Amino acid sequence: MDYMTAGESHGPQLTGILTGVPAGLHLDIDAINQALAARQGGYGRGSRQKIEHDTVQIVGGVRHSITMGGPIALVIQNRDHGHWGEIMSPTAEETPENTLRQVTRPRPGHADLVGGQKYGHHDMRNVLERSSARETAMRVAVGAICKQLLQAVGITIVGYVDQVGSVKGPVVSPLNVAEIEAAITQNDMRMLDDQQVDRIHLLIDETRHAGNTLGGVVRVVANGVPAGLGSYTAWNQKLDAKIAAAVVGVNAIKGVEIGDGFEAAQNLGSEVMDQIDWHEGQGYSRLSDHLGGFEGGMTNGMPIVVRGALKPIPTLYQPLQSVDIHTHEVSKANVERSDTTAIVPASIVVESAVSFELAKVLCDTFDDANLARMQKQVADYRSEFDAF
Ligand SMILES: Cc1cc2nc3c(=O)[nH]c(=O)nc-3n(C[C@H](O)[C@H](O)[C@H](O)COP(=O)(O)O)c2cc1C
Ligand SMILES: C=C(O[C@@H]1CC(C(=O)O)=C[C@@H](OP(=O)(O)O)[C@H]1O)C(=O)O
Repeated sequence: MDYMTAGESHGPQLTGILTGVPAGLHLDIDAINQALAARQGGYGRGSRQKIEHDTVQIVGGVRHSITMGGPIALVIQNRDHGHWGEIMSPTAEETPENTLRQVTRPRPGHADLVGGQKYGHHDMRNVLERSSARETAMRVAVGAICKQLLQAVGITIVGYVDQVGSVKGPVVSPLNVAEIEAAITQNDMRMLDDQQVDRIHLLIDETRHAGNTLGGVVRVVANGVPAGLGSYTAWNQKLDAKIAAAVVGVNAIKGVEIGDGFEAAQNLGSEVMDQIDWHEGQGYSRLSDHLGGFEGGMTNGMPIVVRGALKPIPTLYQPLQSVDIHTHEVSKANVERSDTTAIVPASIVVESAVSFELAKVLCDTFDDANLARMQKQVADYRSEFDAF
């Protein structure tokens, strides 16, 4: 299983190709579109989201809503492209209008300057168009398909917001996906503690008025993951490492934790190791889940818990110092229309990134041609582990 995306933020469309999905998976297209809508939501988003209405078009690999085993091709339109005329045309000649929209004062914290230097773009629009997190819409469509494959073998997953700026969620968060889902649908911040949401709205408003931005922390929990996915036998087979890479691969994510993560480093061993238990008919479990469902780079059957730290949005309406790359004069950075925070969409994108990695390891571990066969193999595998 693998996927690739193409497309610019203000280009005609985003395109995605997801390979390796077993044949026989009945896709719930509404569920994919609901995930796309959730990614557009959350307080603190910029006005771009009023223009877009992300819906997926499936143009390959699926017939009568059922996967056929071939590459799945996906399209999401960029409605905003209509406002960019020939500036973002893949084929039209350059226009004088284009020169007016050039980005020459790179934004600190964005890909602009280094991307321009590396690819030789003196109009850094050519960098920002692809580095933009607009592309994460397609990652969510891909992740939503992966999530449906996970569901078909008894795995559920949810992503939500744990912290916005310095305002933190509850100290102890549930490990149960259904319980988390019930709580986070109570508010527009995908937070467990809806008491704090008013406070967070205020914080986002104050930050926006000051021309500043915010980051935060997102948390993803997966239940029902069979033990033994990934392997301790080689560094590049460790599933926790692959998940960490996928999470940091999301725009603006700068930190990742598995389970107690950095906090575990300051605790005693007796406070961190999850003691082992066994019950007739249920098999093995742990008395706690400090290690977030991983031992030796392998899932251990406990809930997977992953957190990601999102840095504040780099584009500031009160811009920081930059240098004009045409004149080399010190000046304020370019200002592009922007979000104040993207913590809610980030929670959906990180959930999607983890969904993909889990779906991929399932396809690598079990038969990935036919869903019914995969389901049978997963059931047998679970029984064998329980009886061990
Ligand atoms: C969902 C989402 C929305 C984002 N929106 C913006 C935005 O409006 N303006 C901006 O400057 N950065 C935004 N970012 C962050 C940039 O895309 C990101 O910081 C940039 O591509 C540089 O990559 P890096 O932060 O991973 O180093 C967003 C990130 C995410 C995940
Ligand atoms: C378009 C999306 O996010 C964009 C991500 C982004 C960036 O620099 O990452 C910059 C902004 O782009 P624009 O200037 O077009 O408003 C965001 O709106 C989206 O999430 O759908």
